[in-house]
Formats: sequence, structure tokens, C-alpha cells
Amino acid sequence: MKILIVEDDATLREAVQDTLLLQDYNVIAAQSGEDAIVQLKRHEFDFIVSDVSMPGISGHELLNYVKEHFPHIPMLLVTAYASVDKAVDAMQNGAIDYLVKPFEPNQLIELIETHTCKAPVNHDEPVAVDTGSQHVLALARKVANTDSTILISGESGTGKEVLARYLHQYSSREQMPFVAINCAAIPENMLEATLFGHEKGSFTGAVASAPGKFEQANGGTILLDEISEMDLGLQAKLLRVLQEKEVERIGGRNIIKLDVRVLATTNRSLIDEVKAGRFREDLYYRLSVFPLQWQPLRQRKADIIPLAERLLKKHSRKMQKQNILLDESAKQVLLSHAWPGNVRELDNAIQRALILQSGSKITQTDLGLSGEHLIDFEPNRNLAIAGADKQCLDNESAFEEIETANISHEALGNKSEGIHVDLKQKEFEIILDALRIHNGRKNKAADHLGISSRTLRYKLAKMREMGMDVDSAIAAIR
Ligand SMILES: Nc1ncnc2c1ncn2[C@@H]1O[C@H](COP(=O)(O)OP(=O)(O)OP(=O)(O)O)[C@@H](O)[C@H]1O
Repeated sequence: MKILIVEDDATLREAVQDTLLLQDYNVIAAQSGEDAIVQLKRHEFDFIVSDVSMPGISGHELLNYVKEHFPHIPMLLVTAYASVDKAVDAMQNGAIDYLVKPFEPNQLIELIETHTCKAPVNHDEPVAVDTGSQHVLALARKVANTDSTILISGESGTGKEVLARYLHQYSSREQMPFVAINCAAIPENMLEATLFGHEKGSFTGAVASAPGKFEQANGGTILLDEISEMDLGLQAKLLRVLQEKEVERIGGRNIIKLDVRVLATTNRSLIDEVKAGRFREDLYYRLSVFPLQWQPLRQRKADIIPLAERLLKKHSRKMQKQNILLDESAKQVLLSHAWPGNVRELDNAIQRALILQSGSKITQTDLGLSGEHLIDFEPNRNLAIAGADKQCLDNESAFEEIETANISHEALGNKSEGIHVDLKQKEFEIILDALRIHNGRKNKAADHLGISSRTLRYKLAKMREMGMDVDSAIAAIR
């Protein structure tokens, strides 16, 4: 796979180039937007990673050029400022995602893997040692090569997306795109345009036309992650697209024929959502033609150690550590832990342990499952969300400001270091405090913070994406 990197800062350009070369990507680097256009005319690229602010042609201008001349190439924008506005703009203009500097090499690699039809670098099958899990994989192999719509359910972090990718890999669509979209992590007002695409000028800020995820997945597979979070209005539109097998971009006149295999995941009981009137029954039946379900990790204990060993291998390689093993005390604690955050929590625990361990073994203490390494909630600060803090959280728009780089740090009890990571960390602590006050109940915590439950879920999903150990932290509250 060939990737074009566009970055005017030579040091960062080389660092990104090295990161991607280490992953066996074929990389060409351009030092400006102008240079990128020359390279685009010379080579066939599969993916573009571009800085936003550069002298001359900016990342946004380059994005417009790419959308016009090379609309099939996914483009990721990188910027120094944590602003949701800019993220929304960029994504409305057709960027597939948005990365804020400074970022970890793994964040970039994961985004590239998620947004390209390329299967993960590691072609390993999902770990399934427990008989229940083996049964799920056997069923998945049987239905993979049909066009059935599949609804994958399971608690958060059980491996639903892993199973969806497996279904795609085992299907005849394997060489075609696999496009995943998390319905909970995209602001409600952007979801329709993201799914179905839009034409230039169809709404404020739509400065260029962009294909939707359905179009991008044409010939391949689309994964509608956390489908239960889609609002009823959009559910009706989705149903129509699935029935008619065609899509019309927002503001567009052309009908685009679709040949897309649809997979959906949910961590809620969709049938309960139907009963509660929050999910359309007709859409439910259309999506759940073939249901598959991962059990929570605590109910498939035979998977725990093999999964831990797989994750250990994966992360050791990334951290350039060799021959690290789990000792007996670590295995015991892994087997007795309840894993409310499922495999994702296990993944986080292994990464944390690899950072903390010394020598050739990981011990029970390195795993920190009793909470000794969890994020410091600063209990003494006791954010009863009073005074200045309360003012910041009084209403949703004020809360949204926390996402921007412009918020005054003083208002949040300034620690003065960093911008984005510090701000996110602060926001995370505020959310955790609210969750602690309400014993982990998200709806109550959202009310307390003066935001909607959806915004809270969106923020938690974003934090997970940033690598924050959200599930362990929430689990520790309960
Ligand atoms: N069977 C498995 N084999 C190997 N890795 C797994 C397996 N299941 C899950 N993982 C790893 O666990 C993490 C969480 O998996 P995944 O994102 O698929 O969960 P999910 O159920 O889709 O989560 P969510 O509901 O929060 O979206 C990923 O890092 C994934 O690679």
C-alpha cells in the first residue's frame, strides 16, 4: 500500500515516514501542498496523510484538490490545534479523519488501518479457544461468504469489530473496501452526510462534494458500529437505502447504485430498544438477518490467557521488547478479574504492564488490576462541580468549549502544561468525577454535567480512541 505524507516540518515528516516504513508501507513524502500535487500526478496512492497548516497550499486546499481529482484516495488531516470545529469542517469536506499533534505512532497506524480496505497488518484470526467462542467463529465462517446482513452484539470491548473484519476477510469481497463507521462517535448532525455523502453547497460549510461511507464501501463491506445510537429519523433513511440498494447524496440529484454488504454492531439489546420505541422494528429485522453474539470475557475464561499472550506479543513487538512472559501470579489475577471492559480492558492492562515491568516477566503487580495504576482522580480536588468548574459545565455549549484549545486553563484549575492532552485529561477527570458522584450512571452524570447522554457517550468514545483507559476507570467506579 502506498502512502503520501505531506508535512512541511522536516523532523515530523521523517518521524512519520519512519513509523510507516516500519509497518512495511510504501511511503513517499512531500514537503508542501504543491509538492504533493506533483507526487499525486506521478504515483498511484492508496492513502494521504497531510498537515493542515503549511505555507502555500494548505491541507484544507489540498483536500479540496484531492476530492476533485482523486476522490477515491482517503485523506487524513493532521493539525496542531484541538478544535472540534476544524474536525467537523475537515470531515464535512471529505477528510476521513482528523489527528491532533502530538500523536502516538500507534494512533496514526490504527487510523490508517481502520480507514483503508487493508486488513490489519496482522492477519491473525481472532483468538477463540473457549468452545462458545469457537462456535461463534465457525458460524461466522459459514455466513461470511453470503451477502446476509449480520448483526453482531456483545458488551463493549468484546471484539465485535474484530469479528466484522473477520467476516469481511472470509468473504469474496476481501479485496474490496471494508469501511467502518461508529454511529455513536459522530455528531448527530454529521452522521447523515457521513453515511450518504453530500454535494457542494448542500449545507453551510459544504464547500466541496464528498462521497459518503456507503459509496466508499461500494463493492465491499460497511460496518455500522453501535447502530443503536442512530436517531429514528436517520434509521428511516437507512432503511430506505438498504431496501432500494441505492443512495442519493445530500443535495444531490444522481442515484448511486450500491453493492454493499452491511454488518452492524450493538452493545445494547436491540430488541429492547425496539420495545422501548427507540429503534425501528422493520430496520431491526432487516439488520438481524443473521445474528452473532460474543459473550463477555468473564463468561469465556478459556480465552483470557491466550488473548493476553496474543496481545503481549503484539504490544511487545511495537514497544521493541522481546521474550516477555506472564508469570504465574499474573495469570492467576487475569483469570480471576471480572473484565467489565472485556478484551479492550485486557489490552489496556497488558500495554500498561509492559510499560511498568522490568526483567523478562509480567507480574500481578505490573498488571495493576486492583486499581493501583488507574488514572489519578485527584480525589482531594473533589470536583463537586462547584464554583468556577460548575460555570464551565453549566450548559452543553460551554462544555463543548472544553474540546477547543481556547478554553482558559484557569477555569479548570490550571496545571499549565501541554494543550490538547492536558485538556483531554482534565475533561476526562471531570467526567469521571461526575460518574463517581452518580455511581457510574451515565445518564445521571450527563445531567449533572449539563450535557446530553449522547454527547457524553461521544466524548467517552473519543477518549477511548485517544487510548485513554476509559473502561477500566469506569469499572473502578462501580
Ligand atoms: N478474539 C479476539 N482476538 C484478538 N483480539 C481481540 C479479540 N477480541 C477483541 N480483541 C481486541 O480487543 C480490542 C477491542 O475489540 P473491538 O474493538 O473489536 O471490540 P468491540 O466489541 O467492537 O468494542 P465497542 O463495542 O466498544 O466498539 C481490540 O484491540 C481488538 O483487537
